[in-house]
Amino acid sequence: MISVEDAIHLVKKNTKPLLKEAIKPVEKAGGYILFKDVYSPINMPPFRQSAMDGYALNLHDNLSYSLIDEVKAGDNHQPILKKGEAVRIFTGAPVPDTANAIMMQEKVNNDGDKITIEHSINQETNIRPLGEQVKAGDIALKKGTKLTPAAIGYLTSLGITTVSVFKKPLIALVTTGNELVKAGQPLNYGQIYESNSTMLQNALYNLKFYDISLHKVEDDYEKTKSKLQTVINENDLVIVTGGISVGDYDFVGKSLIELNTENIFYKVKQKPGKPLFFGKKDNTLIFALPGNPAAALSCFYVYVNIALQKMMNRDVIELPRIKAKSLSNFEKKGDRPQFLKAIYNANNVEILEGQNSSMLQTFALSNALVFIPGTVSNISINDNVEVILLPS
Ligand SMILES: Nc1nc2c(c(=O)[nH]1)N[C@H]1C(S)=C(S)[C@@H](COP(=O)(O)OP(=O)(O)OC[C@H]3O[C@@H](n4cnc5c(N)ncnc54)[C@H](O)[C@@H]3O)O[C@H]1N2
Ligand code: MOO
Repeated sequence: MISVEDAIHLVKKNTKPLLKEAIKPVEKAGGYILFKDVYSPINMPPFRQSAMDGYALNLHDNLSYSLIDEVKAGDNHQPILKKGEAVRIFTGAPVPDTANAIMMQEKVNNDGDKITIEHSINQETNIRPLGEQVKAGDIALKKGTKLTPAAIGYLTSLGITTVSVFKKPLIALVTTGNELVKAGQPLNYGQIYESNSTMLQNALYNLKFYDISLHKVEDDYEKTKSKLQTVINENDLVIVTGGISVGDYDFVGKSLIELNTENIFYKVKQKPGKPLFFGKKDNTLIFALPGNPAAALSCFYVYVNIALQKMMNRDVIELPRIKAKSLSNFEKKGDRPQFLKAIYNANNVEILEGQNSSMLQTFALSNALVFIPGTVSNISINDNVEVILLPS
């Protein structure tokens, strides 16, 4: 059995960034990182564009102009303005080549076919130059840029529909257990509703991992082995829950040995989540999490999250850890370090009742885990404790 610190170190050491390319539709590329520089196919704006509702002018040394035409957004005609002539124009409309400034309408008196501007203006006032944001053929966004909503909008504004991004891992979630029934179906004696898959799927969605397949396997050695072989071949990351302890019907460990998976660690000195397995086969990482739902989620946040962030080549790979004042007393039994479900608020943290690893009710109320080292046995109110903040 290894320590929490050694287990975290081994996850970091054995996870390599997934430096693979994926082509994504722009609208589905939010949160991804650009794999290559993106070049702009067009000038943006693609024409000299009016920034105001007002009048496009061919400037002369006088404040009055004759009004000859109108151009609104989407029009594609080119009125020809002589010096001293103006056209009515609106925001977003193409500015005629022969106009050299726009006066906003609030500063113009209109007498029908004559207008008078309140003061003189400089050339190119209120005109967005052709290619002001980016010129055709120039780099629009550099490799390594994270695609925020603004970046997605910007690429779309250039007419780009697909982008090359760093691939996110293909993830398989495998739940094991004869007792598991899908929510919505009747529950017979001895059965429980399967909840680890929806819970972990949502934890992954929350971290913006979407390429997830769900698999269910009974407590059967051959079926477990065959399912694990398939998902290991087809995915970058496999997360199994249940069947990893020492019972006669726990077949995950035996199957992983039989499949020649490299065992990086099995069993961590911690509560919950003692029977945690981490291994590797070729380029696929495998976590076998304990079946108890709260243990599975705790291990997901403390260990699987690190592997996910490292696969994405991110700088920050662990959840934030801070110190806070305990609002609770807590007596820890045994010498295993413990991760406790808790509510953190403004430098204070409340350790909740009901820490059993089968209980999701407490986890559902938590926004943090308090980490109690093995050497500490009692927490008193006002003690300073270490808090891991969970993703919101
Ligand atoms: N003799 C020992 N028994 C156990 C030990 C031990 O050291 N010696 N460790 C205990 C600890 S700690 C844990 S945690 C569990 C882990 O066991 P498994 O990983 O083999 O998990 P299962 O036995 O399959 O399930 C445990 C528990 O969780 C429920 N479960 C499983 N999968 C799901 C799911 N997808 N959705 C909802 N609930 C699920 C399952 O019904 C069990 O109640 O082992 C202890 N035993
Ligand atoms: O790890 Mo088990 O999760 O302690 O119940």
